[in-house]
Amino acid sequence: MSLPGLSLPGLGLSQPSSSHSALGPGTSSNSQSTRTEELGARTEWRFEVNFHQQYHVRLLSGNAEIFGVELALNQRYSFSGAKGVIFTWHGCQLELSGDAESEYAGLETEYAVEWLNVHGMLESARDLAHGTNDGGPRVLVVGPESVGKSSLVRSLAGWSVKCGRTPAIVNVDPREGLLAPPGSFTAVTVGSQLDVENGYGIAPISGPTVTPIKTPLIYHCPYSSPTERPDVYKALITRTALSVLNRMEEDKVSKESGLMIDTPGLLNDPKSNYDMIAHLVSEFSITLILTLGSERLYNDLNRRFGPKQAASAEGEGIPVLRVSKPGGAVERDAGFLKQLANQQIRQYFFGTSKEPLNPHSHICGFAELSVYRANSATLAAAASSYTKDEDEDDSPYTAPKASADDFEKMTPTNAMLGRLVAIKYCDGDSDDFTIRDSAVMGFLYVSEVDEQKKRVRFLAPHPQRWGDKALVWGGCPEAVTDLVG
Ligand SMILES: Nc1ncnc2c1ncn2[C@@H]1O[C@H](COP(=O)(O)OP(=O)(O)OP(=O)(O)O)[C@@H](O)[C@H]1O
Repeated sequence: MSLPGLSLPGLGLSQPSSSHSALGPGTSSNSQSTRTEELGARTEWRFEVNFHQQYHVRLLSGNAEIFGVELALNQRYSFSGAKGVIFTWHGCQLELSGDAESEYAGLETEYAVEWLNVHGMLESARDLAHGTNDGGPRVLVVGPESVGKSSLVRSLAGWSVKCGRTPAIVNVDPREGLLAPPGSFTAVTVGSQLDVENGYGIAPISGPTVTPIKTPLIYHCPYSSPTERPDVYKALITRTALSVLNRMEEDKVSKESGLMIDTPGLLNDPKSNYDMIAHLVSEFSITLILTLGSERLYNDLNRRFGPKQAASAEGEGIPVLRVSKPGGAVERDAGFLKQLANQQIRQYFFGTSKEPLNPHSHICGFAELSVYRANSATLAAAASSYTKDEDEDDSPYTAPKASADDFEKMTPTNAMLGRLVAIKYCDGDSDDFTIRDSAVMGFLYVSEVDEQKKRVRFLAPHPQRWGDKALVWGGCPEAVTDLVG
């Protein structure tokens, strides 16, 4: 079974606006007019742009960056559906136009210096790893929701690429895709600068792009929360870790650059004794834990994994650091996250205005398809499929066998309308275990189901068919009703 290779990406984000220093937080810009903004050293321009607005930024002088990615002089960047920040270390002048819900200059930016220090520390660890077989830092970033975890990972990735590194970035938050639609775990090696406007950009899995090639390794996680099916979530972490670490063994430069894992806020769960975090630590052989936004989380993890534990049965212990949350990090409500998911799905098939893609329509008879529905479960049911004693907490984890009802083979129905379906790298008659652990070849969108004529119309990124592969769908992402007219 071949897997898509890990490769290199890009990154990006948002934008702000206007004339003289601070408009107050919450101030919205409404103008089509162009305005300029002078920012002093170590100042940031924060902005929130909804999905119906367009906001444009041009760097007129000085230098500025968005999450570790430098803006080019005189290049116009456009943003829609973004909450973001432009940071300048030495001061800059920005030209802003378009609309934003809010925009203002933020002066409390000590966090950025701290983040840069973390980057320096990771660089030292990479230098130390040079010429040894130890590999570079393997960093786990954890914290509650909306505290800046993804922003930290992006910034560290952006800065390390500038230093010529090629770290692997792993996303285990299925609500937010990274180079893939939501409902995915992704791993990608970042070897070229990230994309300012489109985050990590569009994966070639969805079509050709003009930005540098990024070939992510994708696993399908059709559950929006790790608590929905913790057994499956853990098995997917195990599978992803195996693939990523094996792949890094084949590439010395990448191994030396290390990896960074972005996690969902729901892993911050003292009630489970941070069970899922412990699983990630053990599967990825984590060497550094960065916590944001919760003192308790820092203390709990430091007590459990920190170096003082070295004297006990925990080996040498793992440094746990508390990193500042950026003052500007904002909560994204359910409505915003839903629109973000829709935007990611739309981009997967149609690209962006700068990199448009042409999806293809496929009509398939029911008999040609092997469709599986990933079954959900209540917490209680999931817990009964995976239990362990407290003493077992740090024992090596063995992926639980997929249960017979993890994936239910089904005849296509109208319930699939508007859903994404993952094409797995496994045959249509594979067992549950193989279906669960197989990587994703690509995604299809179900645009029509004709139960009478027994056929389904799919939207696909590529013209060629997928043969007799297992097609899997589940609760995440939610149906998108307006992708095609
Ligand atoms: N300094 C900042 N100024 C303004 N906005 C920011 C800043 N830092 C981060 N943000 C924005 O705040 C939002 C939340 O940040 P981010 O996604 O990094 O948090 P997270 O902890 O990864 O969230 P989640 O738990 O939902 O995955 C994002 O939209 C991000 O662009």
